[in-house]
Amino acid sequence: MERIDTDICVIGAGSGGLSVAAGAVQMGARVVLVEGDHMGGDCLNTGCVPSKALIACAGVAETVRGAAEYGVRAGAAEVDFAAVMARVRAVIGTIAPVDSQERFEGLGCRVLRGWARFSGPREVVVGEVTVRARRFVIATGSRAVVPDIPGLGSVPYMTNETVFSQGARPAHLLVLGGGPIGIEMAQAHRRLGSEVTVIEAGRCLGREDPAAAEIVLERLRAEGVAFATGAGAVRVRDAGPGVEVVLADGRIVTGSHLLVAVGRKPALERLDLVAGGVEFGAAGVTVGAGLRSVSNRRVYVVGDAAGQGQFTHLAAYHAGIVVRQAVLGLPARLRSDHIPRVTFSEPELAQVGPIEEEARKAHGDGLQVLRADFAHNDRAVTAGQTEGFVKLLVVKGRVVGATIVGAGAGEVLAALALAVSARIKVSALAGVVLPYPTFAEAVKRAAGSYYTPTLFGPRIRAWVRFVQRLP
Ligand SMILES: Cc1cc2nc3c(=O)[nH]c(=O)nc-3n(C[C@H](O)[C@H](O)[C@H](O)COP(=O)(O)OP(=O)(O)OC[C@H]3O[C@@H](n4cnc5c(N)ncnc54)[C@H](O)[C@@H]3O)c2cc1C
Ligand SMILES: NC(=O)c1ccc[n+]([C@@H]2O[C@H](COP(=O)([O-])OP(=O)(O)OC[C@H]3O[C@@H](n4cnc5c(N)ncnc54)[C@H](O)[C@@H]3O)[C@@H](O)[C@H]2O)c1
Repeated sequence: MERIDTDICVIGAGSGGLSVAAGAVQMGARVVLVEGDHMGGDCLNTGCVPSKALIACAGVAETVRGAAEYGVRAGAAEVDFAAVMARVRAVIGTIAPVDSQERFEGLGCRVLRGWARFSGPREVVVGEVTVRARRFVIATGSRAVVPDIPGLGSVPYMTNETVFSQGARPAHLLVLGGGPIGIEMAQAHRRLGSEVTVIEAGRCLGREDPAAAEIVLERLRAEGVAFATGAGAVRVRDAGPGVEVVLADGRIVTGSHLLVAVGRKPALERLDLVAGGVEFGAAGVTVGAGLRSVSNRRVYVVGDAAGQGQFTHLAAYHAGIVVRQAVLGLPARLRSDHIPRVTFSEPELAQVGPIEEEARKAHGDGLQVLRADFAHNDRAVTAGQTEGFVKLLVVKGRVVGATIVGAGAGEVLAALALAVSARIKVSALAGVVLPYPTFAEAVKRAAGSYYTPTLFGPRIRAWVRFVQRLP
Protein backbone atom coordinates (compact mmCIF):
# COMPACT_ATOMS: atom_id res chain seq x y z
CA MET A 1 0.00 0.00 0.00
CA GLU A 2 1.53 3.31 -1.11
CA ARG A 3 1.15 6.26 1.21
CA ILE A 4 1.13 9.91 0.06
CA ASP A 5 1.35 12.96 2.31
CA THR A 6 0.08 16.13 0.72
CA ASP A 7 -1.27 19.60 1.43
CA ILE A 8 -4.54 19.39 -0.50
CA CYS A 9 -6.40 16.29 -1.68
CA VAL A 10 -9.13 17.09 -4.18
CA ILE A 11 -11.73 14.37 -4.70
CA GLY A 12 -13.39 14.65 -8.11
CA ALA A 13 -11.93 16.11 -11.32
CA GLY A 14 -14.98 17.99 -12.60
CA SER A 15 -15.57 21.75 -12.86
CA GLY A 16 -15.10 22.41 -9.14
CA GLY A 17 -12.26 19.99 -8.37
CA LEU A 18 -10.19 20.97 -11.41
CA SER A 19 -10.49 24.66 -10.51
CA VAL A 20 -9.32 24.01 -6.96
CA ALA A 21 -6.46 21.78 -8.12
CA ALA A 22 -5.23 24.17 -10.82
CA GLY A 23 -5.37 27.16 -8.47
CA ALA A 24 -3.75 25.38 -5.51
CA VAL A 25 -0.88 23.74 -7.38
CA GLN A 26 0.03 26.92 -9.29
CA MET A 27 0.17 28.78 -5.98
CA GLY A 28 2.68 26.28 -4.65
CA ALA A 29 0.61 23.75 -2.70
CA ARG A 30 1.21 20.00 -3.04
CA VAL A 31 -1.97 18.65 -4.64
CA VAL A 32 -3.34 15.15 -5.10
CA LEU A 33 -6.30 15.01 -7.50
CA VAL A 34 -8.50 11.90 -7.48
CA GLU A 35 -10.97 10.94 -10.22
CA GLY A 36 -12.95 7.69 -10.38
CA ASP A 37 -14.38 8.12 -13.86
CA HIS A 38 -13.69 10.54 -16.74
CA MET A 39 -11.53 13.62 -16.19
CA GLY A 40 -13.70 16.72 -16.66
CA GLY A 41 -16.73 15.35 -14.82
CA ASP A 42 -20.31 16.02 -15.70
CA CYS A 43 -19.92 19.34 -17.49
CA LEU A 44 -17.44 18.10 -20.09
CA ASN A 45 -18.70 14.56 -20.60
CA THR A 46 -22.43 14.41 -19.87
CA GLY A 47 -23.61 17.95 -19.12
CA CYS A 48 -22.94 21.47 -20.39
CA VAL A 49 -20.60 20.65 -23.25
CA PRO A 50 -22.51 17.87 -25.04
CA SER A 51 -25.84 19.59 -24.38
CA LYS A 52 -24.67 22.90 -25.84
CA ALA A 53 -23.04 21.09 -28.78
CA LEU A 54 -26.32 19.25 -29.47
CA ILE A 55 -28.27 22.51 -29.13
CA ALA A 56 -25.94 24.13 -31.68
CA CYS A 57 -26.67 21.36 -34.22
CA ALA A 58 -30.40 21.70 -33.57
CA GLY A 59 -30.13 25.47 -34.02
CA VAL A 60 -28.59 25.04 -37.46
CA ALA A 61 -31.44 22.71 -38.50
CA GLU A 62 -33.95 25.32 -37.33
CA THR A 63 -32.13 28.13 -39.14
CA VAL A 64 -32.30 26.12 -42.37
CA ARG A 65 -36.03 25.56 -41.84
CA GLY A 66 -36.62 29.26 -41.37
CA ALA A 67 -34.27 30.39 -44.16
CA ALA A 68 -37.07 31.31 -46.59
CA GLU A 69 -38.24 34.07 -44.21
CA TYR A 70 -34.89 35.72 -44.84
CA GLY A 71 -35.10 35.32 -48.59
CA VAL A 72 -32.76 32.35 -48.70
CA ARG A 73 -33.80 29.08 -50.34
CA ALA A 74 -32.01 26.25 -48.52
CA GLY A 75 -34.32 23.31 -49.16
CA ALA A 76 -35.59 21.00 -46.43
CA ALA A 77 -33.39 20.48 -43.37
CA GLU A 78 -32.24 16.88 -43.45
CA VAL A 79 -30.73 15.78 -40.14
CA ASP A 80 -28.08 13.04 -40.05
CA PHE A 81 -28.43 12.06 -36.40
CA ALA A 82 -25.30 9.93 -36.37
CA ALA A 83 -23.29 12.89 -37.71
CA VAL A 84 -24.84 15.12 -35.06
CA MET A 85 -23.75 12.73 -32.34
CA ALA A 86 -20.28 12.47 -33.91
CA ARG A 87 -20.02 16.27 -33.74
CA VAL A 88 -21.07 16.22 -30.07
CA ARG A 89 -18.24 13.73 -29.38
CA ALA A 90 -15.79 15.81 -31.41
CA VAL A 91 -16.63 18.94 -29.42
CA ILE A 92 -15.99 17.05 -26.17
CA GLY A 93 -12.70 15.86 -27.65
CA THR A 94 -11.68 19.43 -28.50
CA ILE A 95 -12.18 20.65 -24.94
CA ALA A 96 -10.98 17.47 -23.17
CA PRO A 97 -7.22 18.26 -23.20
CA VAL A 98 -7.85 21.25 -20.92
CA ASP A 99 -9.26 18.89 -18.27
CA SER A 100 -6.90 15.98 -18.95
CA GLN A 101 -4.68 13.98 -16.59
CA GLU A 102 -1.67 15.00 -18.69
CA ARG A 103 -2.41 18.71 -18.28
CA PHE A 104 -2.88 18.43 -14.52
CA GLU A 105 0.25 16.32 -14.14
CA GLY A 106 2.01 18.97 -16.20
CA LEU A 107 0.86 21.59 -13.71
CA GLY A 108 2.39 19.50 -10.93
CA CYS A 109 -0.58 17.60 -9.47
CA ARG A 110 -0.35 13.93 -8.57
CA VAL A 111 -3.41 12.48 -10.33
CA LEU A 112 -4.89 9.22 -9.02
CA ARG A 113 -7.50 7.38 -11.09
CA GLY A 114 -9.89 5.52 -8.80
CA TRP A 115 -12.73 6.06 -6.33
CA ALA A 116 -11.74 7.80 -3.10
CA ARG A 117 -13.24 6.91 0.27
CA PHE A 118 -12.43 8.24 3.69
CA SER A 119 -10.72 5.77 5.99
CA GLY A 120 -10.49 8.32 8.80
CA PRO A 121 -10.92 12.06 9.43
CA ARG A 122 -7.64 12.93 7.69
CA GLU A 123 -7.12 10.05 5.31
CA VAL A 124 -8.64 8.73 2.12
CA VAL A 125 -7.99 5.48 0.33
CA VAL A 126 -7.86 5.18 -3.47
CA GLY A 127 -7.30 1.57 -4.52
CA GLU A 128 -3.90 0.65 -3.15
CA VAL A 129 -2.98 4.22 -2.17
CA THR A 130 -3.61 6.03 1.12
CA VAL A 131 -3.62 9.82 0.93
CA ARG A 132 -3.06 11.79 4.10
CA ALA A 133 -3.73 15.50 3.59
CA ARG A 134 -3.83 18.73 5.53
CA ARG A 135 -7.08 19.65 3.74
CA PHE A 136 -9.58 17.65 1.65
CA VAL A 137 -11.88 19.14 -0.96
CA ILE A 138 -14.95 17.10 -1.83
CA ALA A 139 -15.86 17.90 -5.44
CA THR A 140 -17.77 14.77 -6.34
CA GLY A 141 -20.65 16.43 -8.20
CA SER A 142 -24.17 15.09 -8.54
CA ARG A 143 -26.10 12.48 -10.45
CA ALA A 144 -29.56 12.33 -11.96
CA VAL A 145 -32.39 11.54 -9.57
CA VAL A 146 -34.25 8.46 -10.72
CA PRO A 147 -37.64 8.78 -9.03
CA ASP A 148 -39.32 5.88 -7.34
CA ILE A 149 -42.10 5.51 -9.93
CA PRO A 150 -43.55 1.99 -10.24
CA GLY A 151 -42.50 0.39 -13.52
CA LEU A 152 -39.64 2.77 -14.26
CA GLY A 153 -37.08 0.14 -13.37
CA SER A 154 -38.45 -2.29 -15.94
CA VAL A 155 -38.35 -0.03 -19.01
CA PRO A 156 -35.28 1.30 -20.76
CA TYR A 157 -34.83 4.98 -19.94
CA MET A 158 -32.11 7.56 -20.48
CA THR A 159 -30.55 10.15 -18.21
CA ASN A 160 -27.95 12.81 -19.01
CA GLU A 161 -25.38 10.01 -18.74
CA THR A 162 -26.78 8.17 -21.77
CA VAL A 163 -28.73 10.70 -23.85
CA PHE A 164 -25.61 11.99 -25.61
CA SER A 165 -24.58 8.56 -26.83
CA GLN A 166 -27.82 7.55 -28.56
CA GLY A 167 -27.22 5.53 -31.72
CA ALA A 168 -30.32 6.72 -33.54
CA ARG A 169 -32.82 9.55 -33.35
CA PRO A 170 -35.73 8.73 -31.04
CA ALA A 171 -39.02 8.71 -32.96
CA HIS A 172 -40.97 10.13 -30.02
CA LEU A 173 -39.03 11.27 -26.97
CA LEU A 174 -40.86 11.58 -23.68
CA VAL A 175 -39.04 14.00 -21.38
CA LEU A 176 -39.87 13.51 -17.73
CA GLY A 177 -39.26 16.87 -16.02
CA GLY A 178 -39.61 20.40 -17.39
CA GLY A 179 -36.54 21.95 -15.69
CA PRO A 180 -33.58 23.33 -17.64
CA ILE A 181 -32.35 19.89 -18.72
CA GLY A 182 -35.81 18.82 -19.86
CA ILE A 183 -36.51 22.03 -21.78
CA GLU A 184 -33.07 22.23 -23.45
CA MET A 185 -33.24 18.59 -24.52
CA ALA A 186 -36.89 18.80 -25.62
CA GLN A 187 -36.25 21.70 -27.99
CA ALA A 188 -33.01 20.22 -29.33
CA HIS A 189 -34.60 16.84 -30.11
CA ARG A 190 -37.67 18.42 -31.68
CA ARG A 191 -35.46 20.53 -33.94
CA LEU A 192 -33.47 17.43 -34.87
CA GLY A 193 -36.68 15.76 -36.02
CA SER A 194 -38.12 13.80 -33.08
CA GLU A 195 -41.67 14.06 -31.79
CA VAL A 196 -41.30 15.31 -28.21
CA THR A 197 -43.62 15.41 -25.20
CA VAL A 198 -42.57 17.03 -21.93
CA ILE A 199 -44.21 15.63 -18.80
CA GLU A 200 -44.03 18.07 -15.89
CA ALA A 201 -45.71 17.70 -12.49
CA GLY A 202 -45.94 21.46 -11.89
CA ARG A 203 -44.97 24.37 -14.12
CA CYS A 204 -42.16 24.06 -16.68
CA LEU A 205 -39.11 26.21 -15.82
CA GLY A 206 -40.85 26.66 -12.47
CA ARG A 207 -37.95 28.54 -10.84
CA GLU A 208 -37.89 31.23 -13.54
CA ASP A 209 -39.76 34.50 -14.03
CA PRO A 210 -43.18 33.21 -15.22
CA ALA A 211 -43.54 35.74 -18.07
CA ALA A 212 -40.04 34.94 -19.33
CA ALA A 213 -40.60 31.18 -19.04
CA GLU A 214 -43.86 31.52 -20.97
CA ILE A 215 -42.05 33.12 -23.91
CA VAL A 216 -39.69 30.13 -24.09
CA LEU A 217 -42.50 27.60 -23.73
CA GLU A 218 -44.60 29.35 -26.37
CA ARG A 219 -41.69 29.01 -28.78
CA LEU A 220 -41.35 25.30 -28.01
CA ARG A 221 -45.08 24.83 -28.58
CA ALA A 222 -44.82 26.69 -31.89
CA GLU A 223 -42.02 24.33 -32.93
CA GLY A 224 -44.23 21.33 -32.14
CA VAL A 225 -43.18 20.23 -28.64
CA ALA A 226 -46.19 18.81 -26.76
CA PHE A 227 -46.63 19.38 -23.03
CA ALA A 228 -48.43 17.30 -20.39
CA THR A 229 -48.18 19.50 -17.31
CA GLY A 230 -49.83 19.85 -13.92
CA ALA A 231 -49.71 16.17 -12.98
CA GLY A 232 -46.73 14.04 -12.05
CA ALA A 233 -45.89 10.65 -13.51
CA VAL A 234 -47.16 7.89 -11.22
CA ARG A 235 -46.56 4.77 -13.30
CA VAL A 236 -44.46 3.71 -16.26
CA ARG A 237 -45.23 0.72 -18.49
CA ASP A 238 -43.61 -1.06 -21.34
CA ALA A 239 -45.75 -0.38 -24.44
CA GLY A 240 -44.47 -3.09 -26.76
CA PRO A 241 -41.99 -1.02 -28.64
CA GLY A 242 -41.90 2.14 -26.57
CA VAL A 243 -42.97 3.47 -23.20
CA GLU A 244 -46.24 4.53 -21.62
CA VAL A 245 -46.33 7.04 -18.76
CA VAL A 246 -49.44 7.30 -16.58
CA LEU A 247 -50.01 10.69 -14.93
CA ALA A 248 -51.59 11.35 -11.52
CA ASP A 249 -54.80 12.64 -13.17
CA GLY A 250 -55.18 9.51 -15.32
CA ARG A 251 -53.74 10.89 -18.57
CA ILE A 252 -51.55 8.45 -20.47
CA VAL A 253 -48.65 9.63 -22.61
CA THR A 254 -46.92 7.26 -25.00
CA GLY A 255 -43.59 7.57 -26.76
CA SER A 256 -40.69 5.54 -28.15
CA HIS A 257 -38.01 6.68 -25.65
CA LEU A 258 -37.93 8.18 -22.16
CA LEU A 259 -35.49 10.75 -20.80
CA VAL A 260 -35.56 11.20 -17.02
CA ALA A 261 -34.65 14.79 -16.03
CA VAL A 262 -36.35 15.38 -12.68
CA GLY A 263 -33.43 16.90 -10.79
CA ARG A 264 -30.04 15.90 -9.44
CA LYS A 265 -28.67 14.78 -6.09
CA PRO A 266 -25.16 15.13 -4.62
CA ALA A 267 -22.90 12.16 -5.38
CA LEU A 268 -21.56 11.30 -1.93
CA GLU A 269 -22.26 7.58 -1.68
CA ARG A 270 -18.77 6.30 -2.49
CA LEU A 271 -17.00 8.56 0.02
CA ASP A 272 -17.77 6.82 3.33
CA LEU A 273 -18.36 10.21 4.94
CA VAL A 274 -19.15 8.55 8.25
CA ALA A 275 -15.57 7.22 8.44
CA GLY A 276 -14.35 10.72 7.62
CA GLY A 277 -16.46 12.30 10.35
CA VAL A 278 -18.16 14.47 7.72
CA GLU A 279 -21.77 15.34 8.50
CA PHE A 280 -24.17 15.28 5.54
CA GLY A 281 -27.86 15.26 4.61
CA ALA A 282 -30.00 14.79 1.49
CA ALA A 283 -28.98 18.26 0.20
CA GLY A 284 -25.24 17.54 0.47
CA VAL A 285 -22.41 17.91 2.97
CA THR A 286 -23.35 20.19 5.87
CA VAL A 287 -21.14 23.26 5.53
CA GLY A 288 -20.74 26.73 7.05
CA ALA A 289 -20.50 30.06 5.21
CA GLY A 290 -17.03 29.22 3.89
CA LEU A 291 -18.03 25.82 2.44
CA ARG A 292 -16.18 24.09 5.27
CA SER A 293 -17.63 20.93 6.81
CA VAL A 294 -19.22 21.74 10.18
CA SER A 295 -18.02 18.44 11.64
CA ASN A 296 -14.54 17.92 10.11
CA ARG A 297 -12.59 21.18 9.78
CA ARG A 298 -10.09 19.58 7.38
CA VAL A 299 -12.82 19.15 4.78
CA TYR A 300 -14.27 21.66 2.29
CA VAL A 301 -16.93 21.03 -0.36
CA VAL A 302 -17.37 22.66 -3.79
CA GLY A 303 -19.80 22.42 -6.68
CA ASP A 304 -22.88 20.22 -6.93
CA ALA A 305 -21.80 18.16 -3.89
CA ALA A 306 -22.29 21.25 -1.73
CA GLY A 307 -26.03 21.18 -2.53
CA GLN A 308 -26.25 24.95 -3.10
CA GLY A 309 -27.04 24.98 -6.81
CA GLN A 310 -25.81 23.09 -9.82
CA PHE A 311 -23.83 25.18 -12.29
CA THR A 312 -20.30 24.96 -13.61
CA HIS A 313 -19.67 28.65 -12.89
CA LEU A 314 -20.95 28.16 -9.34
CA ALA A 315 -18.49 25.29 -8.85
CA ALA A 316 -15.70 27.56 -10.12
CA TYR A 317 -16.80 30.33 -7.75
CA HIS A 318 -16.82 27.83 -4.87
CA ALA A 319 -13.30 26.81 -5.85
CA GLY A 320 -12.08 30.39 -5.43
CA ILE A 321 -13.66 30.60 -1.98
CA VAL A 322 -11.99 27.35 -0.91
CA VAL A 323 -8.56 28.17 -2.38
CA ARG A 324 -8.56 31.46 -0.46
CA GLN A 325 -9.08 29.62 2.80
CA ALA A 326 -7.38 26.24 2.42
CA VAL A 327 -4.40 27.36 0.30
CA LEU A 328 -3.82 31.02 1.16
CA GLY A 329 -5.06 30.84 4.76
CA LEU A 330 -7.34 33.84 4.26
CA PRO A 331 -10.96 34.21 5.34
CA ALA A 332 -13.70 33.96 2.72
CA ARG A 333 -17.46 33.99 2.82
CA LEU A 334 -19.86 32.75 0.21
CA ARG A 335 -22.32 35.12 -1.48
CA SER A 336 -25.35 33.76 -3.25
CA ASP A 337 -27.18 36.91 -4.37
CA HIS A 338 -25.15 37.39 -7.55
CA ILE A 339 -25.07 33.94 -9.14
CA PRO A 340 -26.31 33.99 -12.74
CA ARG A 341 -27.94 31.18 -14.69
CA VAL A 342 -28.96 30.64 -18.29
CA THR A 343 -31.29 28.12 -19.85
CA PHE A 344 -29.92 27.60 -23.34
CA SER A 345 -33.24 27.26 -25.11
CA GLU A 346 -33.99 29.50 -28.06
CA PRO A 347 -34.80 32.15 -27.04
CA GLU A 348 -32.39 31.95 -24.10
CA LEU A 349 -33.59 32.70 -20.60
CA ALA A 350 -31.00 34.39 -18.38
CA GLN A 351 -31.31 35.36 -14.75
CA VAL A 352 -29.10 36.92 -12.11
CA GLY A 353 -30.18 37.49 -8.54
CA PRO A 354 -33.79 36.98 -7.49
CA ILE A 355 -36.74 36.88 -9.89
CA GLU A 356 -39.35 39.64 -9.47
CA GLU A 357 -41.59 37.61 -7.15
CA GLU A 358 -38.67 36.83 -4.80
CA ALA A 359 -37.42 40.43 -4.86
CA ARG A 360 -40.96 41.68 -4.09
CA LYS A 361 -41.07 39.42 -1.02
CA ALA A 362 -37.69 40.70 0.16
CA HIS A 363 -38.09 44.43 -0.63
CA GLY A 364 -41.86 45.09 -0.81
CA ASP A 365 -42.66 48.55 -2.17
CA GLY A 366 -38.94 49.39 -2.22
CA LEU A 367 -38.67 47.37 -5.44
CA GLN A 368 -38.87 49.11 -8.81
CA VAL A 369 -39.24 47.02 -11.95
CA LEU A 370 -37.87 48.42 -15.22
CA ARG A 371 -38.57 46.70 -18.52
CA ALA A 372 -37.63 47.03 -22.17
CA ASP A 373 -39.00 44.75 -24.88
CA PHE A 374 -36.87 43.45 -27.73
CA ALA A 375 -39.76 44.39 -30.06
CA HIS A 376 -38.43 47.98 -29.75
CA ASN A 377 -34.74 47.04 -30.17
CA ASP A 378 -33.46 47.74 -33.69
CA ARG A 379 -30.96 44.86 -33.69
CA ALA A 380 -33.72 42.43 -32.72
CA VAL A 381 -35.96 43.82 -35.46
CA THR A 382 -33.25 43.56 -38.13
CA ALA A 383 -32.38 40.02 -37.02
CA GLY A 384 -36.04 38.97 -36.93
CA GLN A 385 -35.72 37.96 -33.26
CA THR A 386 -38.06 40.33 -31.47
CA GLU A 387 -39.52 37.98 -28.86
CA GLY A 388 -38.44 38.70 -25.29
CA PHE A 389 -37.56 41.43 -22.86
CA VAL A 390 -35.09 42.74 -20.31
CA LYS A 391 -36.36 43.25 -16.78
CA LEU A 392 -34.29 45.05 -14.15
CA LEU A 393 -35.10 44.81 -10.46
CA VAL A 394 -33.98 47.97 -8.69
CA VAL A 395 -33.80 48.79 -5.00
CA LYS A 396 -32.58 52.21 -3.82
CA GLY A 397 -31.12 53.00 -7.23
CA ARG A 398 -29.13 49.77 -7.51
CA VAL A 399 -29.79 46.66 -9.60
CA VAL A 400 -30.43 43.65 -7.34
CA GLY A 401 -31.60 41.27 -10.04
CA ALA A 402 -32.35 40.92 -13.74
CA THR A 403 -34.22 38.69 -16.14
CA ILE A 404 -33.51 38.57 -19.84
CA VAL A 405 -35.37 36.39 -22.28
CA GLY A 406 -34.48 36.69 -25.93
CA ALA A 407 -31.79 36.10 -28.52
CA GLY A 408 -28.34 35.93 -26.94
CA ALA A 409 -29.75 36.62 -23.46
CA GLY A 410 -26.89 34.74 -21.82
CA GLU A 411 -24.32 37.04 -23.44
CA VAL A 412 -26.27 40.22 -22.69
CA LEU A 413 -26.55 39.11 -19.06
CA ALA A 414 -22.80 39.62 -18.53
CA ALA A 415 -23.24 43.36 -17.93
CA LEU A 416 -26.01 42.72 -15.44
CA ALA A 417 -24.10 39.97 -13.65
CA LEU A 418 -21.41 42.62 -13.11
CA ALA A 419 -24.00 45.21 -12.05
CA VAL A 420 -25.47 42.91 -9.39
CA SER A 421 -22.11 41.53 -8.25
CA ALA A 422 -20.46 44.97 -7.94
CA ARG A 423 -23.68 46.64 -6.75
CA ILE A 424 -23.50 49.13 -9.59
CA LYS A 425 -26.01 51.99 -9.75
CA VAL A 426 -28.74 52.16 -12.40
CA SER A 427 -27.29 55.52 -13.43
CA ALA A 428 -24.10 53.77 -14.61
CA LEU A 429 -26.11 51.40 -16.80
CA ALA A 430 -28.25 54.24 -18.13
CA GLY A 431 -25.21 56.38 -18.88
CA VAL A 432 -23.01 53.83 -20.64
CA VAL A 433 -22.53 54.34 -24.39
CA LEU A 434 -23.24 51.11 -26.27
CA PRO A 435 -22.71 50.37 -29.93
CA TYR A 436 -25.80 50.58 -32.13
CA PRO A 437 -27.52 48.34 -33.01
CA THR A 438 -27.01 45.69 -30.30
CA PHE A 439 -29.33 43.56 -28.21
CA ALA A 440 -27.53 44.94 -25.14
CA GLU A 441 -29.05 48.36 -25.83
CA ALA A 442 -32.28 46.97 -24.34
CA VAL A 443 -30.48 46.94 -20.95
CA LYS A 444 -29.58 50.61 -21.31
CA ARG A 445 -33.12 51.40 -22.41
CA ALA A 446 -34.61 49.63 -19.37
CA ALA A 447 -32.13 51.41 -17.08
CA GLY A 448 -32.91 54.74 -18.75
CA SER A 449 -36.61 54.33 -17.99
CA TYR A 450 -35.68 54.74 -14.30
CA TYR A 451 -35.18 58.45 -15.03
CA THR A 452 -38.16 58.96 -17.37
CA PRO A 453 -40.57 60.30 -14.71
CA THR A 454 -37.96 62.83 -13.49
CA LEU A 455 -36.54 63.75 -16.89
CA PHE A 456 -39.90 64.44 -18.51
CA GLY A 457 -41.68 65.62 -15.31
CA PRO A 458 -42.99 69.10 -14.36
CA ARG A 459 -39.83 70.29 -12.52
CA ILE A 460 -37.53 69.73 -15.50
CA ARG A 461 -40.14 71.27 -17.80
CA ALA A 462 -40.29 74.38 -15.60
CA TRP A 463 -36.48 74.57 -15.50
CA VAL A 464 -36.22 74.25 -19.26
CA ARG A 465 -38.82 76.99 -19.77
CA PHE A 466 -36.71 79.19 -17.46
CA VAL A 467 -33.43 78.46 -19.32
CA GLN A 468 -35.03 79.05 -22.68
CA ARG A 469 -36.11 82.56 -21.62
CA LEU A 470 -32.51 83.49 -20.83
CA PRO A 471 -30.92 85.82 -23.39
C1 LIG B 1 -27.44 17.90 -19.14
C2 LIG B 1 -26.77 18.93 -18.27
C3 LIG B 1 -26.52 20.19 -18.79
C4 LIG B 1 -25.90 21.15 -17.99
N1 LIG B 1 -25.69 22.38 -18.53
C5 LIG B 1 -25.10 23.33 -17.79
C6 LIG B 1 -24.83 24.60 -18.34
O1 LIG B 1 -25.13 24.88 -19.49
N2 LIG B 1 -24.22 25.53 -17.56
C7 LIG B 1 -23.87 25.25 -16.26
O2 LIG B 1 -23.31 26.13 -15.59
N3 LIG B 1 -24.11 24.04 -15.72
C8 LIG B 1 -24.71 23.07 -16.45
N4 LIG B 1 -24.93 21.84 -15.91
C9 LIG B 1 -24.49 21.59 -14.54
C10 LIG B 1 -22.99 21.30 -14.47
O3 LIG B 1 -22.67 20.22 -15.33
C11 LIG B 1 -22.60 20.95 -13.03
O4 LIG B 1 -23.08 21.94 -12.16
C12 LIG B 1 -21.08 20.86 -12.88
O5 LIG B 1 -20.55 19.86 -13.71
C13 LIG B 1 -20.73 20.56 -11.41
O6 LIG B 1 -19.36 20.42 -11.27
P1 LIG B 1 -18.77 19.58 -10.04
O7 LIG B 1 -17.30 19.77 -10.09
O8 LIG B 1 -19.50 19.90 -8.81
O9 LIG B 1 -19.13 18.07 -10.38
P2 LIG B 1 -18.77 17.15 -11.68
O10 LIG B 1 -18.41 17.96 -12.85
O11 LIG B 1 -19.90 16.20 -11.82
O12 LIG B 1 -17.48 16.37 -11.21
C14 LIG B 1 -17.49 15.45 -10.17
C15 LIG B 1 -16.46 14.39 -10.46
O13 LIG B 1 -16.21 13.66 -9.26
C16 LIG B 1 -16.02 12.29 -9.59
N5 LIG B 1 -16.24 11.51 -8.37
C17 LIG B 1 -17.43 11.34 -7.70
N6 LIG B 1 -17.22 10.61 -6.58
C18 LIG B 1 -15.89 10.33 -6.53
C19 LIG B 1 -15.06 9.61 -5.62
N7 LIG B 1 -15.56 9.08 -4.52
N8 LIG B 1 -13.75 9.50 -5.92
C20 LIG B 1 -13.22 10.06 -7.04
N9 LIG B 1 -13.96 10.74 -7.92
C21 LIG B 1 -15.26 10.89 -7.67
C22 LIG B 1 -17.00 12.05 -10.70
O14 LIG B 1 -16.65 10.91 -11.46
C23 LIG B 1 -16.92 13.36 -11.49
O15 LIG B 1 -15.98 13.27 -12.52
C24 LIG B 1 -25.52 20.84 -16.67
C25 LIG B 1 -25.75 19.56 -16.16
C26 LIG B 1 -26.37 18.62 -16.95
C27 LIG B 1 -26.59 17.25 -16.38
N1 LIG C 1 -28.24 25.79 -18.63
C1 LIG C 1 -27.87 25.41 -17.41
O1 LIG C 1 -27.18 26.10 -16.67
C2 LIG C 1 -28.27 24.05 -16.97
C3 LIG C 1 -28.79 23.14 -17.88
C4 LIG C 1 -29.19 21.92 -17.41
C5 LIG C 1 -29.05 21.63 -16.08
N2 LIG C 1 -28.54 22.51 -15.22
C6 LIG C 1 -28.46 22.21 -13.77
O2 LIG C 1 -28.91 20.91 -13.50
C7 LIG C 1 -29.93 20.96 -12.52
C8 LIG C 1 -30.90 19.83 -12.71
O3 LIG C 1 -31.77 20.07 -13.81
P1 LIG C 1 -33.13 19.26 -14.00
O4 LIG C 1 -33.83 19.88 -15.16
O5 LIG C 1 -32.88 17.80 -14.02
O6 LIG C 1 -33.86 19.48 -12.62
P2 LIG C 1 -34.86 20.55 -12.00
O7 LIG C 1 -34.99 20.21 -10.57
O8 LIG C 1 -34.46 21.93 -12.35
O9 LIG C 1 -36.26 20.26 -12.72
C9 LIG C 1 -36.90 19.01 -12.60
C10 LIG C 1 -38.38 19.15 -12.92
O10 LIG C 1 -38.95 17.84 -12.87
C11 LIG C 1 -40.24 17.93 -12.32
N3 LIG C 1 -40.62 16.62 -11.77
C12 LIG C 1 -40.12 16.01 -10.67
N4 LIG C 1 -40.70 14.79 -10.49
C13 LIG C 1 -41.59 14.64 -11.50
C14 LIG C 1 -42.49 13.60 -11.88
N5 LIG C 1 -42.62 12.45 -11.18
N6 LIG C 1 -43.27 13.77 -12.96
C15 LIG C 1 -43.17 14.91 -13.69
N7 LIG C 1 -42.34 15.93 -13.39
C16 LIG C 1 -41.55 15.79 -12.31
C17 LIG C 1 -40.11 19.03 -11.26
O11 LIG C 1 -41.37 19.61 -10.98
C18 LIG C 1 -39.14 20.02 -11.93
O12 LIG C 1 -39.81 21.04 -12.65
C19 LIG C 1 -30.55 22.33 -12.70
O13 LIG C 1 -31.17 22.78 -11.53
C20 LIG C 1 -29.38 23.19 -13.07
O14 LIG C 1 -28.78 23.69 -11.91
C21 LIG C 1 -28.14 23.72 -15.63
